[in-house]
Parts: sequence; C-alpha cells; structure tokens
Amino acid sequence: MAAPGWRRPRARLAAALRCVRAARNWKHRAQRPPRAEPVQAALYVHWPYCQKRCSYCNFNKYIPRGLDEESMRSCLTREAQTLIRLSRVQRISSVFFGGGTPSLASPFTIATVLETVSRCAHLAADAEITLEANPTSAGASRLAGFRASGVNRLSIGIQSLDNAELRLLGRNHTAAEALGTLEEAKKLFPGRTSVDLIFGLPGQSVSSWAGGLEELLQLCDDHVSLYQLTLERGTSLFKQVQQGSLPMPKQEVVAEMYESAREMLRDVGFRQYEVSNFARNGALSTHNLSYWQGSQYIGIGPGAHGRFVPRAHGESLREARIQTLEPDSWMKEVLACGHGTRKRTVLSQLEVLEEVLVLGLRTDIGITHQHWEQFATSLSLWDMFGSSEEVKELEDQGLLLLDNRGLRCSWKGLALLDSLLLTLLNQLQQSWADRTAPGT
Ligand SMILES: C[S@@+](CC[C@H](N)C(=O)[O-])C[C@H]1O[C@@H](n2cnc3c(N)ncnc32)[C@H](O)[C@@H]1O
Ligand SMILES: C[S@@+](CC[C@H](N)C(=O)[O-])C[C@H]1O[C@@H](n2cnc3c(N)ncnc32)[C@H](O)[C@@H]1O
Ligand code: SF4
Repeated sequence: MAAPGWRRPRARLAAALRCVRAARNWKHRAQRPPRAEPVQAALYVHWPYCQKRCSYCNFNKYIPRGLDEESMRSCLTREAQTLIRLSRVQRISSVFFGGGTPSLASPFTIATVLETVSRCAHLAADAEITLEANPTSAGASRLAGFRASGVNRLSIGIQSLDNAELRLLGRNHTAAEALGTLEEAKKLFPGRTSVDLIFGLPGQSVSSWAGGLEELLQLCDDHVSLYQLTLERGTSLFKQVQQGSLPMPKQEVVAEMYESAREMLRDVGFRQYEVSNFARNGALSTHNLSYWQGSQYIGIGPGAHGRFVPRAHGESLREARIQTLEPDSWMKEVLACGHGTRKRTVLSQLEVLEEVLVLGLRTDIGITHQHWEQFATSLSLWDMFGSSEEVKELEDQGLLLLDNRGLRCSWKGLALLDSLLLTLLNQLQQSWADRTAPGT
C-alpha cells in the first residue's frame, strides 16, 4: 500500500493533467473547422389546377371537372414525406406553393402540407413560405386563411392593368379586381407581397407598357416580377399570332420595354436582383434565390421538378428529377410507391457547373469565388475564365466583370445575358475538357 503522503500529490498531478488535456482539447476544438451545416433544401409544391386556361400559358395545369381535394392533399403530404426522407434533408429553408393556381387549394390543405413538412424536417418559424394567388380566388377572408395556415409571402398574378390586354391573355379578372387583391394582400403580408406582370404583348407599345407599370408602381409593395411574353407552341395565343391575326411587337421594341421598366424601377428604389425580379427594402425572394444559387430543392406535386442528392439510397451525386405531369396518374403512383417521380437524371459535375453558371449569372451578385468553390473545388473561376480572350472582350465591352469578388454581369450585360452565356458556356466546356483530359 502506498504511503499516504504520496497519494495527495499524485491526485493533484492527475487532476492537473486532466486540466491540461481538457485545455488542449478546447484548443484543438477551436482550431477544427465548424461543424457541417445541417443538410438543407428548398421545397416547391405544385398545385396543378386552374379555373380557366389563359391564352398564353403552357405550364402544367388542368381545368378539373370534379376535384378530389382530399386525395390531392394526402398525396402531396405522402410525397413530401417520401422525398424529404430520401434526401435526408434536415432543414427546409423555404416553401413555395406554385401552379397552376394554388390559391384554389383550401387553407386547410396548405396548413396540412406545412405541418407534414415540419414533422419531417426543421422548418424555421421565419422561413419564407410563398403562395401564388390569382385575383379571382384570393378574396380577403381566403387570404387571411392562407396567412393563418402559415403562408407569409404572396405572389399575385396581375399580368396587366389594361382590361383589353387581360381579355387577350384570357385572364378571368379585371384590372380593378387585381388591384383589390393587391390592396388586401398588402394588409395581410406587408412587405412580402409580390406582383407578376407580362410585357411584349401583341399590340403593346413602349408607352402603353410604361403607363401601366407606372400605375402599378404607385400601388405595389416591395417585390415585382416582370416576364417577357414567351409565345408557347400549343397555346391559343400562339395560334392567333401564327395566323397573322395578332401583331407581335418587334424585338427592338420589346428590348426597349424591358430597358424602360428597369430604369423606372431603379428610379423608385428597387434593386434588380435578378433578370426578371426587383425588390426594395431587402424583400428578395429567398426561395427563388436558392434556385439561382444552385442550392438543393425538392419538388412535389404533378410536374414539379427538383434537384437533390438522394442520400438515403447511399448516393452522393445530385439528381434532376421531374414528377409525373398528369394529376390522376401522379396520384396513382404516389399511392402505389409513395412518390410520383417520372424521370431521374444523375447530373455530371460539368452539368452541375453549367447550371451554377447559367443560373448564378442571372443575379446581380453573380457567382462569387466562395460560391463557385462549393461546386468546383479544383478549378477556380480564374482557372476557367481568367485567360479567355472572348471573356476579356466581354469585359472590355463593359458587359461582364471578373474580379476579386467573382464573375458577374454589368447592368448592361444583364439585359444581354443569353448571348453572354453562349460564350461563357463554351469557355466552361473547353476549360473542363482541358483540365480533365488524361494526363493533365
Ligand atoms: C404559371 S403562373 C402560376 C401563377 C398563377 N396561376 C397566375 O397565373 O398568376 C406564374 C407566372 O408565370 C408567368 N407566365 C406564364 N406563362 C407565361 C408566358 N407564356 N410568358 C411569360 N410569362 C408567363 C405569368 O406571369 C405568371 O404570373
Ligand atoms: C414564374 S415563377 C413566379 C415567381 C414569382 N414571381 C415570385 O416572385 O414569387 C413561378 C412558377 O414557376 C414554376 N415553378 C417554380 N418552381 C418550380 C419547380 N420546382 N417545379 C415546377 N415548376 C416550378 C411554377 O409554375 C410557378 O407557378
Ligand atoms: S397563367 Fe396561371 S391561371 Fe393562367 S392558366 Fe397558367 S397557371 Fe393557370
């Protein structure tokens, strides 16, 4: 047995060593990189029904004869559970109910989907939750119902403030009804009400377009989306234009409409944070930003698309997914196997980079070096674009900037993005091929 005199110093030594080890561990921990962020994604929910077909629209939408909302609701919740589990996503950063016309769904359906999402993953109390609303299905009490169900941002399809244009577009509301909805929405979603307008319509002139926008700018909230009309094959507007019964404005006139709108919005304090989107007072849409920043998103509902890594299957590569388009077939598939994913495509690293480039350059921030490094660890933006003569030419023309912040379009370049992308995508593919060639 050891002399009692030895025990105390040894106990003190052991205690001291424990302290030193603990201190070393703290130091060690402080030097370690921060713990990885929880895996997160945005969530898109597609409501595929509308009251009436607009003349220009070829989105995935159906005019139902008899709608079984209960079945739709239970399939949406089932698919949300399946795909969130499949992605192993722990946090949903935003939710977007789009369509179709999701303001035709009941607030109860919206609340049920949100409750399911919160049970499957963390949905922060302040996460952006947007619902698209058509003026005809968004009266004050209905909007209040959506607010109570958890929606905190509303996107209203106003499209035009000219009744003749609204008729041409096949909309089932007047300008006055659209403004009534905007008024109610601003009370319930102050600072978080967005409006969509379309320009480049048959018969529209720069001054008639600017007049309508000016009227809207007196009344709108802090977010505006402006979409140039795309003539979509298969729509009745396309047919009318093809038959020569409707005159489309010339491309130079449409470009002037866009330019005048950007300037008008800038003059009243809006930031053009993306090609078609303008916000003031920081009202940028975080959901849409996550698309443009190449983040993961899960799409549920007929025809919804998603981009995520199906981690529960042991995969590590991102997939592009699209859900079955037709609602009844989609519901059958969800009932049979928990989801209605129709097509999955594993994206190569080059394809992911192409998307990051195309989407990132739509924003005014563009692609920062840190953002790019998340996707391309071994090839910097400088490696990709720094020595290209064509890129240098675009910089000299004042259309593009590559500097210590990253790669982005200038104000002038943002309006010409499509033509810049031809050069940039070409350069990306070439640099990628050079760097990944055998022996490099
Ligand atoms: C697909 S709709 C869904 C929301 C809602 N049903 C509505 O009509 O407002 C979303 C937006 O897409 C835009 N959009 C639809 N078809 C378009 C087209 N052919 N050209 C330009 N924008 C279009 C409209 O501005 C519309 O507000
Ligand atoms: C054109 S954007 C309008 C956004 C609106 N301006 C805003 O600021 O919130 C919305 C439309 O894009 C389509 N969309 C968006 N995300 C989608 C996804 N993941 N899958 C399928 N369609 C999607 C839907 O048709 C939706 O109605
Ligand atoms: S524009 Fe909106 S309301 Fe019109 S058909 Fe398309 S989705 Fe439906």
